[in-house]
Amino acid sequence: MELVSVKDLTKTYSKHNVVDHVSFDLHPGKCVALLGPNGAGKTTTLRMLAGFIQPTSGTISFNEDTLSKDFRKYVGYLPQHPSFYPWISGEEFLHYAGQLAGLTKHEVSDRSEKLLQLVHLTDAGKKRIGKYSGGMKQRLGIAQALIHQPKLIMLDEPVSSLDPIGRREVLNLIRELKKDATVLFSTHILNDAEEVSEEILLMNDGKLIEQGPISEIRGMQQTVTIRLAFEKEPKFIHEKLKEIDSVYQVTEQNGTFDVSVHDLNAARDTIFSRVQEEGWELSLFEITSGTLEDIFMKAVNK
Ligand SMILES: Nc1ncnc2c1ncn2[C@@H]1O[C@H](COP(=O)(O)OP(=O)(O)OP(=O)(O)O)[C@@H](O)[C@H]1O
Repeated sequence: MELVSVKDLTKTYSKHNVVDHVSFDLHPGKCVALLGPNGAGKTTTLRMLAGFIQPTSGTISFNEDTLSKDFRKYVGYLPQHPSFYPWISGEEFLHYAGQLAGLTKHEVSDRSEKLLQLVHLTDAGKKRIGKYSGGMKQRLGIAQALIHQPKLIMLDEPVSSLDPIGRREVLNLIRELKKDATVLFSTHILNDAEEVSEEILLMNDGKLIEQGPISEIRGMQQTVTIRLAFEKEPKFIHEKLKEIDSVYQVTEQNGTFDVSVHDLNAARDTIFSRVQEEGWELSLFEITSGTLEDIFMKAVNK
């Protein structure tokens, strides 16, 4: 049974639906990536789920407590740009967050200790936050979001501002989190989504345009990329490949072209007839199944 059910969620600013009749369910113990380009409506969706802003219309219901409208106790949230007091320690910050969440003194110190351990900050717990790296701050932010043991933890772009080491630390932590909670995190970095989540919600221009397990979406979309290289690169080849029916994206790196197509058979036939007609000399023709990026581009272009 689902943990959270979102139905027809809509947020309107200046007559524009920045979140537009979005419906989805979140299931316990899953990690779900909320994907979408800038301005798609990801943050606004998360903020409505966290109870920070009210939807214009639509409903959010937590299975445990369908009667209550205040579901903040079930939700932990890490904003995209968390702010910290640099002069207090990580441990003091967690104590403060625990008090705000209404925990008893005993609960506050017990939870803080466990969470510092979980986010690998036990040794740094007494250090001032001003001395923390970006990755350490982000992990502390995640600990703060977990202080009241929420069922759903939401992280808004948790790794986009981090260097590769910080990114790795936080992604590893996200993997740990899903043992105890449902994780919903927004990102526009497709590799990260692929690495830690089982399901995706793909938003564009306020609408949910794709949702479900990554493996199913891959199957449904049948996204395919044809990789091509030429003995001698024909003139205007990039443009010519783009003009082929059913091709929706062409990228090039070091003379190798990745041609993403909706319909493999049609695209392959056209490419081979152009090879004959125009004398293109192929040195590579390879078919690969679509990456999440192909799925993303295809869905957004549609
Ligand atoms: N308080 C607000 N008032 C007016 N418009 C807003 C407000 N908050 C968000 N928007 C608009 O809603 C749209 C969606 O914004 P949102 O921040 O949810 O997108 P996002 O997918 O999180 O993008 P990003 O990756 O850039 O953070 C944007 O066009 C934004 O300008």
